[in-house]
Amino acid sequence: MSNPWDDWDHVLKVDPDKELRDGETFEDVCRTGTDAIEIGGTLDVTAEKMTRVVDAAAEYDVPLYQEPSNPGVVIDSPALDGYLIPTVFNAGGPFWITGAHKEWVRIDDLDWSRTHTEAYIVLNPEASVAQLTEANCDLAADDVAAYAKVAERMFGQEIVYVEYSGMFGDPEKVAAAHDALDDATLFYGGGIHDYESANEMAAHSDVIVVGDLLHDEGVDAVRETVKGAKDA
Ligand SMILES: CC(C)=CCC/C(C)=C/CC/C(C)=C/CC/C(C)=C/COP(=O)(O)OP(=O)(O)O
Ligand SMILES: O=P(O)(O)OC[C@@H](O)CO
Ligand SMILES: [Mg+2]
Repeated sequence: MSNPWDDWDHVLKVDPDKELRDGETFEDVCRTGTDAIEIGGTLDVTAEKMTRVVDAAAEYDVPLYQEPSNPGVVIDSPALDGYLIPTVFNAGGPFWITGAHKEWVRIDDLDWSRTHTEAYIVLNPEASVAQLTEANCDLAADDVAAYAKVAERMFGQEIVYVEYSGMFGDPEKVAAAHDALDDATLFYGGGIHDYESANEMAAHSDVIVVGDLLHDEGVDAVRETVKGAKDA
């Protein structure tokens, strides 16, 4: 079965808790050339902030996915192409692997046809996501490769996400995850800030995810990372 992300090279992650650069609009964001927009962040996200971003991006062509950090921020909007639900394979306990998911399924009526999971391997211990989930980030390349294989082969994950949020990762570990996968799509995110860094990580993964750059530097910088991803 084919999935939309099979054709993606670049995803732009918009954090609803962060501002765009002065003078930039969601129209500009949607016209960066990115293949899809993921809306989410670890800290201080609310359903209201999510709704604001989804509504602002709704009228443009780019696919929109919500990436909720907990069940309370999930919103129901026809503008969303779907939900990308993290599960953190190297979390310190079960809550961020299956516990939050169990609560969500218990309290909500899910639209399963638009709900997909992302098997996160979190590797920057300074990132909010690592601290929140108490992730064990002390992993060698062969550990990362093994988690990727477990995700794909034992848990049927279609997306494996090597997450270095806030720092540029170790290309050797990203490549190890990539080599370990046969069919699953490898997302890489963290510290991509220009053409070169995008081009380098795009060579070791299937899809690169760019986050803070949008909020810190703006849409022109993001456009360079799209070029870097497409050229790889
Ligand atoms: C079951 C449901 C609906 C949700 C649970 C989903 C899980 C397991 C979330 C845990 C991991 C998490 C918080 C993912 C959010 C996406 C993410 C990693 C965003 C990037 O966050 P950072 O860049 O670290 O955070 P800030 O920018 O907010 O500091
Ligand atoms: O913000 P950056 O460091 O670009 O990271 C992107 C994304 O992987 C965060 O979840
Ligand atoms: Mg962030």
